[in-house]
Amino acid sequence: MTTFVDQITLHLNAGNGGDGCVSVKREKFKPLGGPDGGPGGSGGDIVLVADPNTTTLLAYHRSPHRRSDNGGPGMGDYRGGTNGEELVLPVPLGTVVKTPEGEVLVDLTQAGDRFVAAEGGHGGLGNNGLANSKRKAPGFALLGTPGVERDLILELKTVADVALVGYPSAGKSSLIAAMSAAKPKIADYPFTTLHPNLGVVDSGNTRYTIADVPGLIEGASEGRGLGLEFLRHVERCAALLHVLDCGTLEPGRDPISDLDIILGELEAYPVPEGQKPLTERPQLIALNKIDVPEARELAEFVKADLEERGYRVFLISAVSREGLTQLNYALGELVEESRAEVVAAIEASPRIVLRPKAVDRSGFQIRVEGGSYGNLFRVLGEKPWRWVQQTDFNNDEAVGYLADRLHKLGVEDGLFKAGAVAGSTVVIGTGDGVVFDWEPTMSSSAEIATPRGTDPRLDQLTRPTAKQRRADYLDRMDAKEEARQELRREGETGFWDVDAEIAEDAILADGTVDYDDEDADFDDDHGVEVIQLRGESE
Ligand SMILES: Nc1nc2c(ncn2[C@@H]2O[C@H](COP(=O)(O)OP(=O)(O)OP(=O)(O)O)[C@@H](O)[C@H]2O)c(=O)[nH]1
Ligand SMILES: [Mg+2]
Repeated sequence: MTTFVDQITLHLNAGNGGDGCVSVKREKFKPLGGPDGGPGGSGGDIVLVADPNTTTLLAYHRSPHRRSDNGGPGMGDYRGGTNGEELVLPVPLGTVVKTPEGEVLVDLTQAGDRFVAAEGGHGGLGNNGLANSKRKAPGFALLGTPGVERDLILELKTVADVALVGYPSAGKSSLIAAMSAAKPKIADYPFTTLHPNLGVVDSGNTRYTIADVPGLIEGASEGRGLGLEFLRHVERCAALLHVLDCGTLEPGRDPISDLDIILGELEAYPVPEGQKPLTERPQLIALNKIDVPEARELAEFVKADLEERGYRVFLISAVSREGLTQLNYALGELVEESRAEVVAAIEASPRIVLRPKAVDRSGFQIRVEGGSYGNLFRVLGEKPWRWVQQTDFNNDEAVGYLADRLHKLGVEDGLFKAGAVAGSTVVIGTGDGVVFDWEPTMSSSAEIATPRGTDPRLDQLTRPTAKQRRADYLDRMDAKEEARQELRREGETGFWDVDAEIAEDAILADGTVDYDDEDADFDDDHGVEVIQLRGESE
């Protein structure tokens, strides 16, 4: 018997985004040709795809750690990094994907259904992508964000055509062994079967699968015995075969009351939305163990009663194989009918596209957490967290850019409102996150005056227009003229050598004189500093 793995934990690690590149274009005669660092590539996603050719989760049981490619780093000359390749993991139809906490994320039931199980990281922008009219040459780039790292539970509910249901030791495992090549454990104590066994049966042109699942007892739908485990497997079967034990010597048990108890449990089991309640699925009854004379008598006795209730009833023996051919034939017919029904239903219903649950990517939250060192302000949100991950904290420009982004989103305002003051501890992200001592650098409402991320080298290249230069020149000349006249007036009072002209360089733009100017000559003749003549045309 092949191992039947029906629940595994996957450890996924999607590829990281590549870092953006910082680069300045260099050409002959154009040493500072502008920022040309390209963006990093995105990390590969990890995608689960429902594949009819995959029948078990065994491959993931053996190697549960899966990782997709990282994105490549950006490069100079505007070249982007390579994107990491998507990793496709084929899973059997009927695979249910859950979080470790048990939340069902998706149910992959139709061939080709895709589910992005772990998203690759974003590539960071290069300095070319970060440049704008105000920030001409960013000296930084964004880092790639890490790919999603998560554990997922994959559960394969037995997808068999027929489920064998019945009390422990009714002979379910014996029956699947007699009808198929499956070799389940058989013993005369209850709960011999702990895991479902699948068997493949041929009936004429029809091939179908039967699942032998653990025995069911009263209270199974509340989890008694292996109840819920059992019913979870039955959930995916199209038809049910009740195996009733006619040879039991246990007091208080007979085929009719066994059936009623089992029907009660099936009734009480909550099937997921969109699925038929278990008791509404096609059902047949097999009265087992008729090789024992007392059992045959009992079986013949209850047969009419059961038929009166609308069931097709078969007297069988898993040991002597009596009645198995007719049972097999009837099951084959039933399976054909239900398959036709399913095909019709699929054709009638529009194809459902499965997407991961949308995350709110827009805003942020501030949570105030008390602690032994005073309040801690935690900033939660997809954007702030991604931005922090994109920041190279060794680069002041990059840190400044982060501060601007947070400010624009309103995080600073939020922190003010939450009661944060200079020096408060601010954590961005969950858990350890990234910790800051908060410095509210910008007033809470003022627009950011000068964008950060400017390269002083490129600033020199931003020349004033001719008109501006002319206006500046005239301003300067006016100021100089005024200063000259002032000195002349003072010279007339005897302090100054009237002919002395003030060294050009010593007159400051605002018209005052800079006595510390090294180029200017000072004369001590009158006991005061006198500025010696220096021709303007010199
Ligand atoms: N005489 C006789 N004994 C049978 C027949 N079918 C099964 N048995 C016996 O009944 C006992 C239980 O059989 P299993 O096939 O293990 O029963 P089960 O329903 O799978 O039981 P669980 O797995 O515990 O739920 C075994 O000792 C079998 O040999 C039958 O047709 N005739
Ligand atoms: Mg069994």
